[in-house]
Amino acid sequence: MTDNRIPELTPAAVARLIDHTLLKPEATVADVEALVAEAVALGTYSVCVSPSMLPLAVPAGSGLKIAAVTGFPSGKHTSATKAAEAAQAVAAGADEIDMVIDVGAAKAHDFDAVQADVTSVRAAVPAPTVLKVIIEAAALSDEEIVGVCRAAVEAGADFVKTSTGFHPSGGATEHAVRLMAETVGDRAHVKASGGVRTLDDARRMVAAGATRLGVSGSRALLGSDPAEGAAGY
Ligand SMILES: O=C[C@H](O)COP(=O)(O)O
Repeated sequence: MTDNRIPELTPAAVARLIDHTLLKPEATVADVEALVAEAVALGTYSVCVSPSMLPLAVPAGSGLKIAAVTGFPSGKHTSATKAAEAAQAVAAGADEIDMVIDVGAAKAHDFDAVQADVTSVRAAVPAPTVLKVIIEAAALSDEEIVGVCRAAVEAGADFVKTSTGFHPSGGATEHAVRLMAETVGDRAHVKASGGVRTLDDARRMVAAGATRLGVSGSRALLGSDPAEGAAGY
């Protein structure tokens, strides 16, 4: 059923919010090339890949952005390692960096450590590189979500992002997205990622405050609204 709260979000509009994502360890160069081609065909905002897959050949004039992850998926890397990995990715063509926090620091309520970690990466990849901070929200309490979101914006993050999509606790929820959006206010954006499978999932995340979506199954998602038909996808 189409979400009537946000009827303007057509499949094409949702596509423009998507980081079309391939982060599986077994991804090949051919898989990533296919990801890029599919992203251009679907009209997604970007592709999101592992840094070892860079540089990517993006069709001229497509406008497709390139995002790369750092400290992925555990976040249990040193800040220096995350910063170096991020800088290498930007040198190899990344427009955006999605870094994973040390979730253990968040669980210990050591939000100063989270802020220092993000500050290190931000220093290595200053604007105009877009920095997203993955907080693994499903593993955190509300208090912890608020603490890490505050730390991320203090450190200069452009986005807070719900999930890696690889954590056993799960992915994005409307509750987490809403809490994150309320916490960061107009200082940062929210990316919902992990388990966003249908157009209605996407619309609910946007209604909760997300302005970007991380999705591996973008083709299936964009064709999932019976009211819209196949929508050209
Ligand atoms: O950051 C993006 C996630 O890895 C995508 O998660 P997903 O495979 O559940 O769509």
